[in-house]
Parts: sequence; C-alpha cells; structure tokens
Amino acid sequence: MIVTVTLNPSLDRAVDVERLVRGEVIRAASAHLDPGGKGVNVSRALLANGVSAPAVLPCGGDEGAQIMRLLRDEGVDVRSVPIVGRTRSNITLAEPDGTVTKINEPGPSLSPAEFELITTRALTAAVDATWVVICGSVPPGLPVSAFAGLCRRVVDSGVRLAVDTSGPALRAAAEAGADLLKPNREELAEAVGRVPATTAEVVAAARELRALGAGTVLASLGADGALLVGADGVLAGEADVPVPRSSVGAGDALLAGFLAAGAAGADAFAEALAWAAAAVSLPGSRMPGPADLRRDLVRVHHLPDGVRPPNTPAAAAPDRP
Ligand SMILES: Nc1ncnc2c1ncn2[C@@H]1O[C@H](COP(=O)(O)OP(=O)(O)OP(=O)(O)O)[C@@H](O)[C@H]1O
Ligand SMILES: O=P(O)(O)OC[C@@]1(O)O[C@H](CO)[C@@H](O)[C@@H]1O
Repeated sequence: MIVTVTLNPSLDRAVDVERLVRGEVIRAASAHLDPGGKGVNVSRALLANGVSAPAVLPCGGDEGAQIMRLLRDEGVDVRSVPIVGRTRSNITLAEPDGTVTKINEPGPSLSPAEFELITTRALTAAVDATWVVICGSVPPGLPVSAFAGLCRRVVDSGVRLAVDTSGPALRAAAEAGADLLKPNREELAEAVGRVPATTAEVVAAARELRALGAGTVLASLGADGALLVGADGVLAGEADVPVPRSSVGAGDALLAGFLAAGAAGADAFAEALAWAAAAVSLPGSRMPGPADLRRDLVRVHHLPDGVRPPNTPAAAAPDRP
C-alpha cells in the first residue's frame, strides 16, 4: 500500500481555450473539474491502475468538501483532516497545442494542531504501507523545520519516503534521508541555485541532492523526458505524445508509475514515462488508467555519467536532455 500526503490540496478547474488574449472575454471550449494536489493525483493515478493508495489531506470550506466528494466518487480512500481554512482552487488554461497556463492560489495556513493531526494520520496509515509519498507545495506559514520533522518521522518509522516538493522543503527532504525525490527542472534549479540546462548539469544537480542524503532522484524534464539518478548510475528516457492535451499532473503520474512498478531500475523508469506520457494526452489533470498507456512509445537509455544519450547526433543542439 502507498500512502500519499498532500499538505496543500486543490480543487482543479481546467478550461480548454482556442487561444489566450489578455483583456478579452474568452469562450472556453470545454471545462474539467478534478480533485487536485500532487499527492492526491498520485493516489488517483495509482488507484486507476489498481494500486491501493490512501490519500491524507487537509480539507476546509466548500472546496474541501467538494474535493472529498470527487475523490470518493473515484473510489479514493480519503483520510481527510478538517481545517479552519478554505481549501484552494487552482485554474488551468489549456490551449490546443498543449500549452498550459496555470494559476495556483496560495492555499490556507495550517495551525500547529492541524499539522500535528495530519502527521498523526499519515504515520498511522504508514504502519501498513510500503511508501509514504509527500507531494506538493508547503502551506503558507508552515516552517521548513516542521516539514523536515514530518519527513524525519516518516523515515524513522521505517517506511520508505518519496517527496515531490520545491524550495527549501525539497532540500530538507533530502537532508531527512528521503528515499526518492521527484523534482522538475525548475525545482532542481531552485534547490542547487543554478539552472541545469544539459543532461550532465541535471545529473550533477541530482547528485547534489543525493549528497545531502536523498536516495534516488527522478528528475522530470517536461517534453525532454526524465532522468533517473541513483546509486547504480543514470538512466534517461522519453516518450512520444502524439496529441498533447495537458501536462498538468504529468509529474504526479510519472512518480505514481515509478512507484507502482517497484521504484527501481529501467523497467520501473519506463513504466513511469508511460504513465506520464498518458497523463499529458488527457485533459485537465485526469490521471491515466491501463487503457491509456502506450508503452511502445517509451525509450530508455543507460547513460554513462552525464554523457550525451547514445543516439544524440554529434551536431545536435546543446546537450539539453
Ligand atoms: N510534451 C510532453 N511530451 C512528452 N512527455 C511529456 C511532455 N510533458 C511532460 N511529459 C512527461 O511528463 C513528465 C513530467 O512532466 P514535468 O517535467 O512537466 O513534471 P512536473 O512539472 O512535475 O508536472 P506537474 O507538476 O504538472 O505534475 C516528464 O518527465 C515527461 O516524461
Ligand atoms: O501548488 P503546488 O502544490 O506546487 O501544485 C498544485 C498543482 O498544480 O499540482 C498538481 C499538478 O501536479 C495540480 O493538481 C495542482 O493544481
């Protein structure tokens, strides 16, 4: 069983628009409403593929009640903690070429008592779990030390910890000994203080997080695919997406697929890429099920430390993964 923790969940409203014109009234072609937040999406993706994945999350206000209803309609085992604040709504504007513009509210602060309840709920669920997955932004006002304490309590409980977050919290998760981190390129850049543009630079940034204490780093790179940086080397991979719809949640699907397939090695990495590519092919933040997966479109390469992928033409553009 895999338990997810989303400290800052969201009600995700996505609209498909022909094109964005500032200052205009834009008629949306279609709209989607999904329960969201990174850990919530990991639970949704796992459940859609037959893996039990209870979701621990704070919920407040009408939006929080709606998220719980939507999750229960999807059959997710919701372990909600009532909070005084109002759960946020996030907006996605998706254009026909797959370009996504996203507006994320900050979300509500958590009181120390609410945070402790979430921690207790997570550690209780962790007793029967193989992984605890803490994903998404840290709520406004939550000290990084509190986040680090949650990570350490999970690690000390003996269950494996995966974290997908950003900023100082990502470094804190590494220092707490998280077994797996899933940063995207921007989150890697923030963590190491420079933009990792090339494969070698992404590998070096991931290895800095490993040197802080993290185990494996699954670095997601948008349309450029992903890198898996661990103790036994580096894998690079990508998957074609014939018709990109929305990349929202693709990183969550990547992480979910990796965990579902055993969270180690080329086969699990390939499965992660298949789930992520399938998510990109779906509207809004819909998570893929078995029928959406196109494993035939996935390519994985073993990389000697940071060298160009074997099939990269010498004259190609700078070695951007
Ligand atoms: N246009 C695309 N074509 C093919 N694969 C894509 C595309 N966009 C994303 N992916 C796949 O999805 C994975 C995750 O994408 P990305 O790096 O944007 O993660 P993310 O920023 O964490 O996403 P989110 O936070 O919305 O979940 C990538 O590693 C890649 O495998
Ligand atoms: O503000 P955060 O927590 O970084 O990201 C929140 C979010 O953008 O992440 C998910 C996609 O990964 C969406 O469901 C949600 O709206």
